[in-house]
Parts: sequence; C-alpha cells; structure tokens
Amino acid sequence: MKFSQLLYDNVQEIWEKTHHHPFINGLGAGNLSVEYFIRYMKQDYIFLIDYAKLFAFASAKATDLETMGAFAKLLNETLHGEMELHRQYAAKFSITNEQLVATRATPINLAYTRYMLTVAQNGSLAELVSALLPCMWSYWEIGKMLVANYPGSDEHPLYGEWIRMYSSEEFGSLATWLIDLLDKLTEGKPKRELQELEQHFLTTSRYEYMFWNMVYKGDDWPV
Ligand SMILES: Cc1ncc(CN)c(N)n1
Repeated sequence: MKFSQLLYDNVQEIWEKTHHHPFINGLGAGNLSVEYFIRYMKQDYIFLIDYAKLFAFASAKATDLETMGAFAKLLNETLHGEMELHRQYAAKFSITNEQLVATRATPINLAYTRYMLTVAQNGSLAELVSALLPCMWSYWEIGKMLVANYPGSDEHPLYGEWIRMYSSEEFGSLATWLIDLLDKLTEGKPKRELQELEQHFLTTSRYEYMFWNMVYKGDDWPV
C-alpha cells in the first residue's frame, strides 16, 4: 500500500466529518451566511501568508532543481492565484488589502500556522510535506465533493468561484504532485520515521476541521 493511502485511511473519519460540517454544507447549498464567509476569508488570507512561507522552506529543503522549482511555483500560485481569489472576494465586500493583512489571527489559526512553521523550520522535507499535505488534499476533496453532491454549486454567484478553484483540475494536479512526492520521499523509510509523518498528517487534518468549525462558530480570543 502506498504511504499516501495509509495517511488517507487514517484521517477518513475526520475528513468525512468535515464534509458534513454546516459551513461546508452551506457553501454547497449556497445558503452560508455571508458574515461567516467573510470571517473565513479574512482568517484564511492571513493563514495563506504563512502557508506560502512553507513552500519557501520546502524549496530550500529540496535536493533537486525540479522539486525546488515546483515548490517555487506553488509559492507563486499561492501568492498570486489563491490569495488573489481572496482579494477579489474582499473587494466585493469593500474590504481593502490593508484591512485583510491587518486581520488578527484567532487562537486556532495561530496554533495551526505555528505548528506547520515549526515543522518547516526543524523537520525534514518529508515531515514538512506530510504536515502541509492535508491543506491541499483536503481542499481538493471538499471541492470535488461539493461539485458532485451539490449540482450547480460551482455556478453560485458568490460561492461558485471558490468551489471552481478548489475542484479544478489545476488544483487537483498540484495536490496529486504533492501526494506523489510524499510517496517518493517515504520509500524505504523506517517505521518509526513514518509514524512521525502520520502524526503530522493527522494533526493538521484535525486543525483543518477546527479551522472550519472556528469560522462557523466565530471562535476568537476570549479577552
Ligand atoms: C486553512 C486552509 N487550509 C488549506 C487551504 C488550501 N490551500 C486554505 N486556503 N486554507
């Protein structure tokens, strides 16, 4: 069995629960409160700043030019593709770029990004990829699930663009590239090392769920 399949099996329950979360269902049904979506978009924008840095770390840790370039491309895609989507949404709600970057991270957002940045700074490339893979892979699964289970959701006047981005072939091919890379990086690795990678993948899958739940509930600093 491929290592990525084992990772996928380990988190099935968490990802399934995510697919049934009211925030995700609201996106698919098109009846998600705009207030909740704005909250998500602002938190996600600052999340993506740190997420982009992970690709810079990965590029520096890569041992061949092709992998180095692929991570540099992902960094560029995040800054100018994914974050541009957020900037366009923000403009619709009259939120400026300055206001977007000035968003204060909630405890869960901060904990999630600090976790990944710590792994990025101190761990191997395989550790880094296993920590960040749920970000890409779980979003692609959500995008595909929404298109399959909510026909026409990708045409919704507000949420359609979000759904089109994350269900797209382009996004899927980036996720697939990362999955394949992790399978290559883990070939022949000892069990003890693989267990650490499993733990990273599980932890960030949990954080992904917590992020959706946080923006739905409006969890923030208590004081
Ligand atoms: C929290 C989160 N995780 C993942 C993604 C997809 N890059 C995202 N935009 N935001």
